[in-house]
Order: sequence, then C-alpha cells, then structure tokens
Amino acid sequence: MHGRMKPKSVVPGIEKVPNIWTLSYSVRPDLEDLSSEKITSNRFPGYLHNATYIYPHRPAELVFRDVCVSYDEKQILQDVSGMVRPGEVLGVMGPSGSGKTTLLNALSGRLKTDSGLITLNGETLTKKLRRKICYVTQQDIFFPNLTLRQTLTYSALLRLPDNMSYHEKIEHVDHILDVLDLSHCQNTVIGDVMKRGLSGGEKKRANIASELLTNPSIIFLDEPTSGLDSSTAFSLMSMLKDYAEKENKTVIITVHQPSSQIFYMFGRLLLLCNGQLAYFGETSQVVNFFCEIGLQISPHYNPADFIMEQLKKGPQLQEQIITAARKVRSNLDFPEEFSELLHLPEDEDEAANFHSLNIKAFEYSNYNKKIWNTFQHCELENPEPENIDPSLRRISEQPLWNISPLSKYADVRPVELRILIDQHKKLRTFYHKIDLEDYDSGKSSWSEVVSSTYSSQDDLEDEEEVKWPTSFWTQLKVLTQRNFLEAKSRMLSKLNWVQTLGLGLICGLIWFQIQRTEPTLSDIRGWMFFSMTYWMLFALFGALISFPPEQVVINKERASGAYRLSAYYLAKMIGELPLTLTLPTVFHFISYPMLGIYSSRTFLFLWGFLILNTLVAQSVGLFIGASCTDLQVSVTISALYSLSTMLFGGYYSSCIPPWLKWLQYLSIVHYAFQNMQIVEFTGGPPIQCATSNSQFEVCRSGRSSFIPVEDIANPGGNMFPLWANTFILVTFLAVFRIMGYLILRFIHKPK
Ligand SMILES: Nc1ncnc2c1ncn2[C@@H]1O[C@H](COP(=O)(O)OP(=O)(O)OP(=O)(O)O)[C@@H](O)[C@H]1O
Repeated sequence: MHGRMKPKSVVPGIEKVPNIWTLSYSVRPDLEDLSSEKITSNRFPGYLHNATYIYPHRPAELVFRDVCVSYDEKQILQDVSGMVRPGEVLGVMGPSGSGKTTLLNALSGRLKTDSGLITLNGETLTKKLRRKICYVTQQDIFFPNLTLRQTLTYSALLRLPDNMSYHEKIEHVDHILDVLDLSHCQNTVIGDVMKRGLSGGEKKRANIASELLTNPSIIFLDEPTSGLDSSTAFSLMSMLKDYAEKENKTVIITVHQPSSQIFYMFGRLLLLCNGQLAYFGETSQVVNFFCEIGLQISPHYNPADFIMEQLKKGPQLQEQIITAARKVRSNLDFPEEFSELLHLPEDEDEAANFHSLNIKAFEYSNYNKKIWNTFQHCELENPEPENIDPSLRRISEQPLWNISPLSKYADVRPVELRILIDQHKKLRTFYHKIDLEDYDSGKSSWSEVVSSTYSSQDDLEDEEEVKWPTSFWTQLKVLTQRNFLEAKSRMLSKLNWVQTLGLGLICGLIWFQIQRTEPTLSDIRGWMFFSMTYWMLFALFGALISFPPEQVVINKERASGAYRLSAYYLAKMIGELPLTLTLPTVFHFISYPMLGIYSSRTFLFLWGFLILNTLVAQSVGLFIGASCTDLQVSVTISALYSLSTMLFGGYYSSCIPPWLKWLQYLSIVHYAFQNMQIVEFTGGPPIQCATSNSQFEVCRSGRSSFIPVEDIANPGGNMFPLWANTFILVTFLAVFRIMGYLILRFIHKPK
C-alpha cells in the first residue's frame, strides 16, 4: 500500500475467451460485503471475475497522426499530428482560416478526413466512440424562451440514459450548474436579440454546460472565449482548466488571440499555419522553439501575440516555422511513434514484438503508466492460467487515478480495467470500462463502452449497434413537453391573444346577427372565407417563420446524437396541437355566435373544418420551412402558394378559365370553403330568396326559401361531397407532414 486511498474490496479475476485471455480486477470501496461471485453474476455474465474500479468517467487519450482534409481539391489540413491526454487542455491556435475549426471537426468525427489516423485510447475513432466526445460550437444555440434550468433539465432527460432515475438526472443538472457557476441564473430565460436573458458569458457557460451534461471524456470547444471581455474569458478558461484537471477530462480548445494568462493555461499547444503544423508540444516550450529558429520574443510581450505575428509574417518565415516543426516530430515524445505502438499487431512478427512495444507505450502515456506500475507492484491472488506472463501476476490495491473530490458520483461509478493477452500469452492491450447496467447511473455517454471494449473492429463500425441514450417513448414524452413549453410563449403570446380577440370581435360586429337571405349570402360566405383564409395564413406563416430557428437547435441536438428525428417530429405535432387549436377556437367561439347560431351542429362542424384547415396550412408551412434554407425564398414561395390557393378557393372568382380550373384542386381553401358552405347552407335554416330579380333559377321558379348549396357554392360546377373534401384535406395534411419529415431525414441532415 502506498499511502493513497485504500479500497475496501479487490476482486481480481482471469477469464478465457477464444484466443484471448482476459485478466481483470475490481476495486470498489463500497463492496466489502459482496462476494466476487455476486458481483460477477450480476454484472458480467460469462466472466469468471469481473474488474471494476470506481471512477467518474472513462478517461480518453486522443492521438491523431497525419490528418489531411481537403474541400473540392483544396487542401485545408495537411499532415497534422498531435495528442492530448486526460486532465490536459490542448490549445489550438493559428491565424484566421488556418484550419482550426476544420481540425476540430475532423478530430470529433464530424468531418471526413482524406487520410490520417485518429485514435481514442488506441482505438480508431468510430461512430460509437464519438459518443464520448462533446463539441461546444462557437454559436450558443438554444431555445430563447426556455430558462437555463429548463434547457439543461430537458437536455439531461433526453441525453442521459433511461437506467438513471429522474432524480439522479436532476442531481446531475445541479452538479453541472454548480461546476460552471450558473446556479444564480438558472431561472433566467436564455433570451435572444429581441428578448433579454442570460449575459454573453453566462450563455457561453450554458452552452458548455449543456454539452458537459453527458459527462463526455473529450470536450472540443471552438473559440469559447470569442465575444467575451478579458476577465470573463479568463474565468471561463480557469473553470475549464480546473474541470479538466479535477475530473480528468481531455479538453481541446481553439482560440484566436488569448491573453498571456490564458495562453499559459494550455498544457500543450498546437499551432496551425495554412493548414500545416507549425508547432506541437508543451506551451511552456513554444517560446524556446521560436527562439531556436531565430525568432526572439521581446520581454513583457504576450507570447500569443508574438506567435500570431510570426505566423502572419509571410510565406518564407511560415515555411521556416513549418520545417522546424517537422523536425520536432523526430522527438520520442511526439505522438507519431506513439500512435503506432498503440495498434494491435497485424501479423506474427508484429505480435512477437508487441509486448515490449506496448510497455513502451504505457511508459509514454501518463495514466497508462500508472496502470502499468500498479500491475507490477502487487500480488495476484486468484488462480491464473498456466504460463501467464509474469508481469501480469501482480495487482495493486491502489486507485489508479485520483477521484475528483468534486464528483459526488465518484463512489458509485465502477470502471473495469482489463488486460487482454493473446494466445501467445503476450499482452495485447488493456481497456478500462464502465459498467452501466448496475452502477453507472448514466451520467455518462458510455453506454457504448460496455460493448465496445471487447468487440472486434467490425462490430465497432457497425453503426446499427449505436444505441440512443434513451428509448423512443422517453424521447417522445420529453420532447412533447419541451415543444409544448417552448411553443406556448411563442404561439400564445400576448400579441396573438390581442389579435385574436380583437379580430373575433370585429368579425362578430361586422356580421352581427346577419339575416339569412339571398342579398346577404355573399356576407355569410365572406365571413366563412375570411375566417378560413385568416387562420390559414396565420398557421402557415407561423410555422414557416418559427421553424428555421428551431431547426438550428434540432440539428445541433441531432448532431450530438441526442434523439431520433421521428421522436422529435411526432412530439412537435403532439406538443403543438393544443396550442394550434386554441386561437382559432377562441376566434370561432367569439365571432360565430355573434352572427347568430342557428344550429349547434353547424357551429361545431364549422369549427371542425376551421381547425382542419388550420392544421393543413401549418403542415404546408412546416414543409416549406423544412425545405428552404433561405427565409426570403420560403416566404416568397409561401405567399405565392397561399395567395393563389385563396384565388382558387371559390370566393373571389366563379368563372376561372377552363384551362386553369384544374389548379383549384391543389387549393386547400377550395376544399375547406366548400365544406363550410355545405355545412352552413344545408345544416342551418334555409336562405330566403330575394323578392325580386333573384339570381337563382330556383327562386325565379316560385320557391321562396330554399336555395341548393350547389347553386351557391359552385354554380354550374361539380361539387365533392363533404366526406370527399374532408378526405382530401386529411391527405394534404399527411402528405405535407410526411414530406417535411423526409426532407429533414434525408436532405437537410445535420452536418
Ligand atoms: N465547406 C468548405 N468549402 C470550402 N472551403 C472551406 C469550407 N470550410 C472551410 N473552408 C476553408 O478552409 C479554411 C479553414 O477554415 P476554418 O474554418 O477551419 O479556419 P479557422 O482557422 O477556424 O478560421 P477562423 O479562425 O477564422 O474561424 C478556410 O480557408 C476556409 O475558407
């Protein structure tokens, strides 16, 4: 024992699986009374003994080598290499356009690389492993109407696994609010340019908080300090550095022009110049590096400013710096050699060499080294396979990493350490993993780790295996609640209430107690046409304008794999349904009785068709909003569609040229207006004929009080029955909604 925290229980074990021996052990401070059998059967069926160790997340070491990226044959990144270890902060600097964001996108797996190697703990970056990565974008993208707490709570409910209780998820939100010093503004709305909310610095931290919720192992931050004053930027960076160190996170940050205080917070620095590596190494050594190539920094000068100036001085100096950086790659410390060692042997010769290589690799790696020491200094208690490598006969009781005193979950999260030995009894590699099922109550994004540690590469690349953090039903439920809450303040705003109540009253007063006679026919039709087209435009443009900003948030969340598109889309329809119905209902309930209710059936049917028409129009708005990325284009298309659908609706013109008449079948107003007239003129009391000069044949032939609806609604034309119009409207609704979904699913996917 070496005077560090002493675990109460150690459960070592060895297992045979085809061609591979697995040695593993567990250290759980709280498992004094449990036998190893019990632990084993509960958690790792099929394993003789399991191996767990309490740790709040799986530390990840990111190594990248010779990464190349090009756009349309333009080389953006060329042979960029580097690495970053758990607990470290890597700063990425370079002039504007040098490729910093591109590098972050490539390393986080959001961008396809042309060549190069990116590994996490020695495993090639796959979609599954990407879930351990979080990416904090430059833009702070949120729903502006939700408070910070609501935003984080919904994010936690969606992105933390189902096996974690609601209470635990909320506790985790509290923890993150605490870590990022956001508790004081948790009930403030996020806000936007129109509505004041969180300050710029708070919004930045909120952005980081929403990503840290999943307890990722690696955090990418693209210019988190841009737009912040120097003291806010400093406190944000201090917080990130503390967080990385205490919680053993791997942090990569791009910055433009940091102050010298911020500059020295980076443990390592990666400089980019025209997409090429200009320096990679310890930040404290960068000034020496420049010195060695004859570029001396003046005393009291900010090294970050000095470096940026050198990188912009012209092609000749740039080339000199890049060449010098290339030379540094021959140092042992550089990850080029290191990353090769982390690979599993491909053939017999490589395998023969592998044991010693891997030991060397451990020595290079900070935390790997600790593990290796552990194995060398302690006795293995349990039976083991014959002829096992002697170096694996020892096991430690010590903790391998420091557990963050900040993390209240530190004592409930197990991590498994596993050594794999091939059939030649050679050490192949080791893994450490979290057991999610029983102990990791899901504060992490590690659901993938459980299966990935042992899987073959093929399995890892099988994207089908990638699971969502929560079930479809959880996603549907949470997203429905969030949609309702988010849309409520927008759709039922005070202004919308004033507009609806005002227009309802005005309509009621204009057509107050209207007579049902031939001369007032056009007024009755006018009310119907007005109310229908008004709500059509209201719903269509409402959906059209609100959807693009919402889509930005959805794309961000989809890019981080938070939920299924289908769950979101369905939730949007369900969550917004009561809100969509509210205002047309209020309008109808105010204005129609003022006209004079002649039958409750007519009143209810008219209400139903008003709602149906509103929902169809909303679907059209959603479809156009999802299809067009340019708001001006989408507004033009919507205006064209909605105004022409009104023209073909049957109120303004009853003598459309025959060659244009087919267009009326594309008009949603046409069907809805016909239905309303059918209901009103067949359900209500008959319309009195004019006493003289009636325009209706039926009146001129002596009848006094019945005008057939066909003569009113579509004189001389064909009229569909009520059910057929209704069916067509429902079909419109379904088709536009499905097309909107398909566009989002296949065309406007998140990048
Ligand atoms: N989709 C693209 N198509 C073509 N070129 C692109 C694309 N995206 C980026 N680039 C180019 O790649 C280069 C690097 O861009 P990147 O955004 O990575 O630079 P940066 O260092 O992050 O810049 P800044 O500091 O200004 O944000 C730039 O020259 C940019 O014009």
